[in-house]
Amino acid sequence: MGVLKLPKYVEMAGGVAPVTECKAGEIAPLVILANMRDHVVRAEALLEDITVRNDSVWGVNTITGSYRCTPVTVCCAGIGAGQTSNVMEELINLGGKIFLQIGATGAIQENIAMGDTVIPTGAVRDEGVTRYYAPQQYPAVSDYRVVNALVKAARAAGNTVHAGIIRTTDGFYPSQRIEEYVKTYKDIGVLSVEQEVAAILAIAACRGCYAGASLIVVGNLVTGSHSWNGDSVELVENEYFDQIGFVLDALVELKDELL
Ligand SMILES: O=P(O)(O)O[C@H]1O[C@H](CO)[C@@H](O)[C@H]1O
Ligand SMILES: O=c1cc[nH]c(=O)[nH]1
Repeated sequence: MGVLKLPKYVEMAGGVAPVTECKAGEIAPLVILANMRDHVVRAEALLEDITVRNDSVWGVNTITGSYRCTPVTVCCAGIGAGQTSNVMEELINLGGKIFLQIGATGAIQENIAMGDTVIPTGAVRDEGVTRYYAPQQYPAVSDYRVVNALVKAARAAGNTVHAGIIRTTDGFYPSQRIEEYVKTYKDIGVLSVEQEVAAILAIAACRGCYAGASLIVVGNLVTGSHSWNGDSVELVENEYFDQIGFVLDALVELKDELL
């Protein structure tokens, strides 16, 4: 059987990456990843000198500007580990080095309240894409300096913080909402579930980059409370967005420490 000679990265005319539609010179080493387009729009208000604004046909939105005189990229990949892998690959190829995710999560411990912040130290790789990066025994962990910076910044902003292991799944519905899985992971101390972090942590580590995440608790799968049921909607909406401020602060601190 012959070996196929495939390029590592696909490039369109003008050196444009197909999923993000970004090209060389447009991506800062410091990157915030989000899953809601509104977060990119709202992040614009916190940045100065926006030089890049790309809305790709695949629904990925990217801006690059500066925060505290430091270039920063904010990118919305949409939901899921698979598309997050596509986006991270392109951003790493274009110079991204530290990736901090701002997102939401569903708690599976009773003591974690709506509006609290979860900072993952690691994530159960219960998604499909990272098997192509590393054997299943490979852990998805955050760099300890990234965890420290995020915990410090989140606490300084007045948040109740839980740092620990979370679980990443491909799907939102059956994969997270089967009682026996919730119980299994709850009993071994997993804090919460979401859909991207294991991929972000493992891909960054495999590619010589750094990553971490700050997740706002929007529901609790054990107690049954959820912002979508009308519980704590305002609290969750505000804190969901407010994360951007302290995550930007952590990102700029990490630049001096890691790059
Ligand atoms: O708010 P975000 O970051 O999207 O986080 C969570 O909420 C979305 C729906 O499950 C998934 O993307 C999950 O990871
Ligand atoms: O329950 C939840 C809440 C947010 N995000 C998830 O993936 N699950």
